[in-house]
Amino acid sequence: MIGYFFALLPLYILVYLPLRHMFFGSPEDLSNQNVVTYNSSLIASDEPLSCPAHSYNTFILSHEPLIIYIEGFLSAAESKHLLEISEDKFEPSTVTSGTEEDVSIRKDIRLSEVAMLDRDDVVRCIEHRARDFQGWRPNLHIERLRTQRYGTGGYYTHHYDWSGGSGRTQNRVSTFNVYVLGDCEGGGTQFPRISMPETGRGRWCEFLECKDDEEGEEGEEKMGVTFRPITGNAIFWENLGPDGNGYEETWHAGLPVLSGTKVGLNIWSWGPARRK
Ligand SMILES: O=C(O)CCC(=O)C(=O)O
Ligand SMILES: [Fe+2]
Repeated sequence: MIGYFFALLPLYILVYLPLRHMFFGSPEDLSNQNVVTYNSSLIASDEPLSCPAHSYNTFILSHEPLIIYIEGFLSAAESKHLLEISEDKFEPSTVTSGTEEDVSIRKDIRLSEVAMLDRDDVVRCIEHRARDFQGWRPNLHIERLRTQRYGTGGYYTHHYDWSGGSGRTQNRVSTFNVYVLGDCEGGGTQFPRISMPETGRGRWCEFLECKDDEEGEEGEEKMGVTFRPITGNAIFWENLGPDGNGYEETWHAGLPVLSGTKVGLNIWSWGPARRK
């Protein structure tokens, strides 16, 4: 009996232990199952991956709520790939009042098309990047990635990405609004309740709409920022404060595209509504 044990021990160590996750899922997978049941479009994206090195620059726009501008979040090849895999999947965008049953097309609120992306290696590496960016925050799950295309006249009126309602245990804790294609006039992403940074120095006027004719008094706070849709760049923001309440300052809109095409990529991370 003891002889069998020692004979099988190397098999256990060399074969079973390294491969056990293939059969039973990793501990992380198991802990995710609750979340997957809760909403079937939630996915974990922390499987081991070999992803190309990324090279983006980050600029903090606001600390509370945290808003970070990311230059070069996607490479040119990634943007091109996302456009290609989206092309035959676009469907009219819908809005929801919170429940999965109550989904409708409302062109007065949102005029665009959405494509749910298949999780190929490029997509999985983008999910992975989004998790890394957030410091491997525990219990964070990336919602299935989707692109959103606006033609001339397309828009998305002001809204929050988080859902209200008391007693929510899970919510969209953060958003990456990534510009996959910014081949358009107009179509900026506007946050009317965020104050404009000082633009006298630095690079903000490359990324934000800066109106020269609206120079305020020195030190006067100007409310509202509009991000220009620049291919490959992204805005990251946190939707919830530490107490789990949604930030009212994250109220935002995709302004009308005056001409051309804009394609965005939504990366929403779900997590516990309250941070411990
Ligand atoms: O297209 C934009 O600029 C904003 C998109 C957006 O807010 C959303 O899809 O939730
Ligand atoms: Fe949004």
